[in-house]
Amino acid sequence: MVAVLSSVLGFPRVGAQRELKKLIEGFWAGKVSEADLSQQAQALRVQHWKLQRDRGIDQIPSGDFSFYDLVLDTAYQFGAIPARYQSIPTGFDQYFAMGRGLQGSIRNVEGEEVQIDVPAMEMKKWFDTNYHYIVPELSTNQEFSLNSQPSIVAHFSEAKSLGIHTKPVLLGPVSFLLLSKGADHEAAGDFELLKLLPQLVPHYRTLLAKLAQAGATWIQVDEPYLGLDLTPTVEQAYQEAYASLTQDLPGALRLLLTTYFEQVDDRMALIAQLPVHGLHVDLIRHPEQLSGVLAKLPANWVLSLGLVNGRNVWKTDLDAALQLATQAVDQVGIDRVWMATSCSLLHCPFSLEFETKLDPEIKDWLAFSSEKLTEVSILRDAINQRYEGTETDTTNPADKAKVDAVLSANRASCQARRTSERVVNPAVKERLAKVDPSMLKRNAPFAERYPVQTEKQHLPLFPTTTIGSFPQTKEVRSARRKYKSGAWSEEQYNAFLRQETEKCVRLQESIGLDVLVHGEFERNDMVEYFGEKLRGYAFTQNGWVASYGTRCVKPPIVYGDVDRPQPMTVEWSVYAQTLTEKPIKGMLTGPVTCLQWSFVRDDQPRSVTAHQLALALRDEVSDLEKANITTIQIDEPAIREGLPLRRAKWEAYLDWAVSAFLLTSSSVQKGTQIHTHMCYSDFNDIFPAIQRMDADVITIENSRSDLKLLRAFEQHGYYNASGPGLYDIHSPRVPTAEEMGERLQALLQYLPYQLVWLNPDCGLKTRNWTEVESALRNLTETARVFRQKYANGNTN
Ligand code: MET
Ligand SMILES: [Zn+2]
Repeated sequence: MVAVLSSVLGFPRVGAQRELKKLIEGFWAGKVSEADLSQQAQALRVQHWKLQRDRGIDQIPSGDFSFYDLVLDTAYQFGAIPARYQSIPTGFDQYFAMGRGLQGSIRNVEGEEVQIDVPAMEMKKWFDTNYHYIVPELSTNQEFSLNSQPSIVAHFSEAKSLGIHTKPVLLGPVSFLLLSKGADHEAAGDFELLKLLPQLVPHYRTLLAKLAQAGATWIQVDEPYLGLDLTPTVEQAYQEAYASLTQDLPGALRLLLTTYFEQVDDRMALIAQLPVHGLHVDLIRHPEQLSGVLAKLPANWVLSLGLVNGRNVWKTDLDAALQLATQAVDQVGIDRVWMATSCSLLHCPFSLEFETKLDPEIKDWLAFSSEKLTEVSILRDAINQRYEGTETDTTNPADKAKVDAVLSANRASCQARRTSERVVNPAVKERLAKVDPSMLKRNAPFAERYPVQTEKQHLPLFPTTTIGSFPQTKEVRSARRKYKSGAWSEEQYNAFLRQETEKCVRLQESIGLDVLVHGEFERNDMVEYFGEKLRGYAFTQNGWVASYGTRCVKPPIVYGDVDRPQPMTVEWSVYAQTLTEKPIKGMLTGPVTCLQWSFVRDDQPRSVTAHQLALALRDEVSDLEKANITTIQIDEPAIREGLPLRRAKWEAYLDWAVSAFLLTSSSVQKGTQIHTHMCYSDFNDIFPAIQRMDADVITIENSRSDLKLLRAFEQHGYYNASGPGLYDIHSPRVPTAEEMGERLQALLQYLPYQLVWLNPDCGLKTRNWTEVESALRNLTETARVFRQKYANGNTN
């Protein structure tokens, strides 16, 4: 039978109701036995395979299941286990220790009871998604060995025994090494890591042989790095790795080189030389790459078209997808094209069927993972029917009617979404069109603003502040639950929040901080809180996606033009200000962070959505200022995450990201002090853009690498005020005043002391009150010492 196939690159392993999360966490808590863990995980895999089969998927992935993370699994499978975990016996304990650390007593490999305390391996963002993978640690003389029973082979056989022939998914050797880091200092950089290919690839070969023996045919080899910036070293690594990988390739095997998140049309010269049998391209991110890819696709290769978005929640515009598919089929023939998801569905919630509270109009525009399966198979059927009679005749009239019905329903949904009043708000569009450069600029330069602000807020030298949140205790969370479930009235809940806020303000006063915050007790999450108050945002009940390990997040959905029906935070800041003479700092989440941590519209550029968010937040800034809150922080922790994967695209992104921040922040008087806060990443390479944001004060996380941040300050210079975090809030450890003093002293080599603030490196919501109080008392003590020391400009 000659026909187009349907294919999925990966399925959300966590389950419809986050079953896998609960199972694994139960195992960690000692409530689920190892046997149950294995057995129930298997049941979940089977369920997911059957679901995909029943929805019409031909190429169903296996090997996309993991107990923690697939990159970790790859490292584990090839025996790349860092020395510090090697005393732990092989098995779940060792595996989870690598993912999340292990403290406690275990039986070591010799069978003795020993105390162990090993930290987890490092975690990093999976390309530009919000999923975090475990970073393999490899030494220069790393040796690899293939696990005697690789789970990927076991899973393939497991599915096969049910009569489901799956497509095993492997992380390709080059991307695997490029995702890793050197375990020792000499091994930094891609060059050194790629030197390990000759040691690694033979084990991939053995694995492929085992898969062939088990009966596998197509293997999906993920090489997302193919779309990124390639150095000659990396290109050469690809050539050598794949030449070696396919030496003695078992005759039945076919390799599908799989790319996503970036375009590869400009890489086809390299790709076409690789001895594989097919290529997958992401046509969601880059539909325009199709022509270039087709032009250079080697004869006989299969082309898998990523037409259904694995990273967002919208229904696919099937007509548009079919147009691309037709272009491909016309050129290479029906037997060589697959209809596929753009990437793994890991980044997409499980199913819409559990969303009982979503507005039906909006729900009709969405497709989660399960619904996307149907889209992929409908695309297949529609294409096969189009070519029916020419090369194939596999359809019957009943099926054709069904496909037509689905296509026309899809057309109606897409059309409705384009024109719905819920989506299109002419007032917002008009306002955005009127934004002019004067709205993106403060009315005075920093040098003029800062003294006015210092005077107005009576700020001492080395002002002290915090990043916004104070402990979100059990009581706070339980109060919120009571309110949400209706057990508490709004008045009851607000009274409770006021009480917490007052406690927080009093404590800050007693500690002697200079710029206070209200504590953010009313916020569940720094994006969701704003989303709930803005028009154009929707929320799901069960729209969970994997963040890392067993942790999931539930991003809100921006579906329409965003605007702000009423003030969102003013009441809390104003209330806190009634309690104290000290300045209260208003607290907002910035436009880029709101964008990054939501599912966003695919019907307009991200930059437009960011600017709509910015306009809404600009109004909030104005309202705070009018209400006499004249220190305002606009958090942008996610600004670095939005960076495109290729450097050539960075400037364009940074331009609009900075512009969105400026639109939010620039309307204020010169005496109003704008703070911003960033954390979670190295900001060194975007330093010039951070300067362009022109915040009066930036508080920035640096606890994990003082040195790097200092180098950036040195290299690029920074001319406004800054508060590089003086201690790491992620640890319960209370830092001493001396310790913070040492850190501060080091920073002062690079920063003018008149412009330095003292603060922790992020919000305090995960800490308890005792830790917070002691740490902040030490912080104000550090400030006291340094004020004395620098009173006369003394810099010794
Ligand atoms: C992830 S950044 C957090 C900033 C926020 N204002 C807080 O303190 O929690
Ligand atoms: Zn932070």
